[in-house]
Amino acid sequence: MIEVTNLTKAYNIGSFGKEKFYAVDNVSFKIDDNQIVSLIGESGSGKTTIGKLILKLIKPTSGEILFQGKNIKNLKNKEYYRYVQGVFQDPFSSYNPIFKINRVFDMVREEFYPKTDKDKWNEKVEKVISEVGLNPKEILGKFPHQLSGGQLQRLLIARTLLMETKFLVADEIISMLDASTRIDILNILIDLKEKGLSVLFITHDLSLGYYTSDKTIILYRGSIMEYGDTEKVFNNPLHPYTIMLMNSVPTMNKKWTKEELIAESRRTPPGYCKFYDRCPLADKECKNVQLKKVEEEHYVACVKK
Ligand SMILES: Nc1ncnc2c1ncn2[C@@H]1O[C@H](COP(=O)(O)OP(=O)(O)OP(=O)(O)O)[C@@H](O)[C@H]1O
Repeated sequence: MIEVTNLTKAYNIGSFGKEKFYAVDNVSFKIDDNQIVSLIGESGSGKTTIGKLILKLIKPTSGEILFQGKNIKNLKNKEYYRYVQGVFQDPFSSYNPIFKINRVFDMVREEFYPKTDKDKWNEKVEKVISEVGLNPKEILGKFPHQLSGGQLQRLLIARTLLMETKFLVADEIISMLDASTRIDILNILIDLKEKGLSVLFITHDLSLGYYTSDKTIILYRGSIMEYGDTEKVFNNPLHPYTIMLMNSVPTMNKKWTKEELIAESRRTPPGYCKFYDRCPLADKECKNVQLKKVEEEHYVACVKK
């Protein structure tokens, strides 16, 4: 479905942009059909950047992304967005407050399916709204401010179902919702997976990742530390960073300042593991680390394992 190879996104930072900051650094992974993959990491680890790269919202510095075997840079946006869609953290920002909810669905018809008969389209809209557990009669005709965050988020998922969406980037989609609504939305994703959808589930919350996903990627400072079957990564964490995360859940929500970013980019000696300065096992061997297979469907980037 989606294959990411040696993906890198570097930004120029520092005075006169002379220094480079690697938001995503040589990342490779694969997401198969009918699979939910969690991308878990602290704030600033590069999760959203990977999501944006897959959604073609920004361009990679190097590396490539294939969708169904085709390099996405060669696919026209209109063609690509029929199949690959994103839903983000703040549902309110995705709606124009002066238009009724219906507008979001009408725009999909105008943009992607202008030849579809209006009545047929409206039937389809009602069907997808029901599929995400809402009553179309209660929802359609309302303005965004008349609905809850959870309802708006469900409608954004419904919107993706109007298209032939095969792959969804779900970036912190439940972090603004209350606890009971959260589980409902996760269950919708799991249901949709059963019907054929694949999802990159971006979160800084380990428990949400565990609940939702088949595979887990642990990201630290733009690089993958551990990757594999969710059960294996959670029940047998091997990378010192994953172990630390599971034990303590450190500053997952911290927002970095520009100065901290510059300090971050200088923190590890070139060639050394990104986790070097925090790792209890670090020593001079921790150089040129590659992801290596430790068991079936379980990979770790640590020379000590
Ligand atoms: N345009 C930019 N210029 C410079 N640095 C950037 C730019 N966009 C993102 N970054 C930096 O890249 C890093 C990765 O950002 P990203 O938003 O992908 O992190 P994240 O893991 O999604 O964090 P969060 O959980 O807070 O959303 C951050 O340190 C961020 O400050």
